[in-house]
Amino acid sequence: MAYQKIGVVGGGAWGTALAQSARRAGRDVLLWAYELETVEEINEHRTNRVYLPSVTLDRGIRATAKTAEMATCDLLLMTVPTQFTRAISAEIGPYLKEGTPVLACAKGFEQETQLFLTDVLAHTLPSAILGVLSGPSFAAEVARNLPTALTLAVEDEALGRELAEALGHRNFRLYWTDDVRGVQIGGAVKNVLAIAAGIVVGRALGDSAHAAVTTRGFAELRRFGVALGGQPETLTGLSGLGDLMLTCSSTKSRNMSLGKALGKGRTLEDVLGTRRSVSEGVYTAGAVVELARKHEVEMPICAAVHEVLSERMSIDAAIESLLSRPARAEPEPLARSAG
Ligand SMILES: NC(=O)c1ccc[n+]([C@@H]2O[C@H](COP(=O)([O-])OP(=O)(O)OC[C@H]3O[C@@H](n4cnc5c(N)ncnc54)[C@H](O)[C@@H]3O)[C@@H](O)[C@H]2O)c1
Ligand SMILES: O=P(O)(O)OC[C@H](O)CO
Repeated sequence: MAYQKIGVVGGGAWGTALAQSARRAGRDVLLWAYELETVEEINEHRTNRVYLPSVTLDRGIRATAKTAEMATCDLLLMTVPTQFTRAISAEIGPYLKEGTPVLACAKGFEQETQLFLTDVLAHTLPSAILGVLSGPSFAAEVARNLPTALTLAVEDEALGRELAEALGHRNFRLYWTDDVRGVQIGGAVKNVLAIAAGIVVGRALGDSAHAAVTTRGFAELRRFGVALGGQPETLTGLSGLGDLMLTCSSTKSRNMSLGKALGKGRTLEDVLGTRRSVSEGVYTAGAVVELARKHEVEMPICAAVHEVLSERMSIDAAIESLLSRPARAEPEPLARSAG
């Protein structure tokens, strides 16, 4: 098998679940974790209690604290949260073999630069073949081997099929595409929209309001995605609409539950202070709003979330701003960016 040794970069919930899944696919797995205690716990006890509790890990998963060792792998899955991806991948870059496939598995845009993750990785891992793995998937469910379907994107479709075959198995179905940008757009924007959906739930605005914010949120995601070069079919696929549906509808989502807590009146600082896990929408909202401004795409829900997270607007004022927008026609043509 060409891609026998899989390197998982990141020992959070997602990296640990992907490591477990890769073992089910029959691959050898080396996992890099940031915290030395996570490395030791995985190697000695086969658990990762902080990030993925209640899961016994396969004996074939070996953990390491040395980033350079990851360059010995045939394929890398980058799972560290988006804002740490540049620093960690830069440590691996000098050692990586020419042409090693590297899949971005985190979701979001780099806060400072508004870059897509594959654009960040193009700087730090110039010798890699870059792609994306994204879609509706809770780590705890993947770790339990519950059926899940995701999208794997690389420009070369033949390689996409090979990688999907190397990582996929009965309960981890991978669909491939060449739309590397489109797949990243869904994963990044849905987290911001899930915060909005959570606020609706926390404020007890009702199921109809929840459906409205999810659907109008999807209209924003689609407009933004097309303006930034994604294919419309990708935006309605697993990595777009699919992940939006999952994340907006379940309190298992960190982003949705964070929005719910805000809606109930807790402060952002208070919610983040009680979590070690990442809620990517908090860090990506500003980049989405800035990219939308540059590309002249109107995204009122994402903008309202950003205002609330930045504490420039109260939740009540944000709700009022959305409800008082002028009525307009539906559906809207895809090419149009205003909305
Ligand atoms: N958890 C899921 O269900 C899931 C599913 C699909 C995609 N993702 C995406 O995967 C990415 C990682 O999420 P997660 O759930 O694995 O994370 P997590 O919330 O479980 O853990 C946080 C991670 O951040 C790491 N970390 C903390 N400080 C760091 C630093 N300074 N440098 C490097 N790493 C540091 C920790 O070691 C840990 O691995 C996110 O972009 C998330 O959106 C998560
Ligand atoms: O818990 P969340 O909100 O980070 O969502 C996890 C995954 O991205 C769902 O596909």
